[in-house]
Amino acid sequence: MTAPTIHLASRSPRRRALLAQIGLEAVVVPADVDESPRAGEAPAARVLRLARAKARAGAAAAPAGAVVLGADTEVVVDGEPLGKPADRAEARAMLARLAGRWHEVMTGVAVVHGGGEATRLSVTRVRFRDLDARELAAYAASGEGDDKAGGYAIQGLGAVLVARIEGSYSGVVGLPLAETAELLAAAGVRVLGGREEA
Ligand SMILES: Cc1cn([C@H]2C[C@H](O)[C@@H](COP(=O)(O)OP(=O)(O)OP(=O)(O)O)O2)c(=O)[nH]c1=O
Repeated sequence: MTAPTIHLASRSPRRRALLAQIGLEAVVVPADVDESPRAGEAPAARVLRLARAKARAGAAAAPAGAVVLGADTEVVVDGEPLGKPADRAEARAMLARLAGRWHEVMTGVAVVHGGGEATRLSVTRVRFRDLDARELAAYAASGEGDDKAGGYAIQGLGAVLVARIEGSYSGVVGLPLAETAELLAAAGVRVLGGREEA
């Protein structure tokens, strides 16, 4: 029997590229979920809930027996999720808030497979270097952070903002690959050591 195909419940080209990096080709399935925040919900609970919701929505659109992956990423500072900037002015304000200090990037990952589901949370600490007004304006104006949580992309020009990182680089980009590999292995898809029948 053939191994299950991975279905990725995400529009993010980054997540697809991260799966390709570890040799997994994914079929993208639509997963339109309501991402509006819930009052009093902690950021970690929120990214896990949204990852699960995306994977479940993806599973509803995928063939029976598919292994479906969903993820959600948030940048959190002082316990507050920043979300994606609405415009360049907000992007600049987010970067100014992150400059010269540590923040957390939380990514929830969920795998739905054959009626079962499992989730993992990745929390990575990131420290930005000090940034002057000219640098803040220039990075925001680059547009790179427009569709990214926290208004930056560590995998792009945003790398020059980052002085230190403690945790999962791939988690910051949107899909923590160590945790993802463990979830997929539990669903019968082994990144190392070949695929086995689920
Ligand atoms: C902090 C950071 C975030 N990001 C991205 C990862 C996510 O794609 C995005 C956070 O938004 P998400 O809502 O997690 O994902 P998405 O809207 O891009 O895709 P989908 O909901 O369809 O799965 O920010 C980077 O690419 N680099 C970074 O350094």
